[in-house]
Amino acid sequence: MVGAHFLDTNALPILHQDLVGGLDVFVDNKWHKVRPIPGVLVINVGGVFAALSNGIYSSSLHRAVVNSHKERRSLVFFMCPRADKLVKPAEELVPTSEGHKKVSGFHMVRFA
Ligand SMILES: O=C(O)CCC(=O)C(=O)O
Ligand SMILES: [Fe+2]
Repeated sequence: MVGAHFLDTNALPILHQDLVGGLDVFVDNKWHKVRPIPGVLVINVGGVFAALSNGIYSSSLHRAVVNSHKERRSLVFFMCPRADKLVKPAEELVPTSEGHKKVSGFHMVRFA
């Protein structure tokens, strides 16, 4: 059974999944299994990091798939800027020509 699809909004979510697995990531128009490796954490790119990098990195679509045989557990650590903080790309990553500016600043409250 396929659970929710996620495009994380925060910066760099840190995820630990158990050895049952079930985390998939959508790359090149296909779902790929993220194979669980003992002691290894998965770091996703969230919307805040994508914005800070001015779109050099983009948030990856991922999902959790569960099965009817074995319970699956995952633990995710999210870290978000305060709602009143302006999230915007580092100046040195913003092209000087306005026409090429990809990401404008936003407040986290936009995601609430
Ligand atoms: O359950 C999982 O492994 C994925 C959870 C996740 O990525 C999320 O909650 O944003
Ligand atoms: Fe996620």
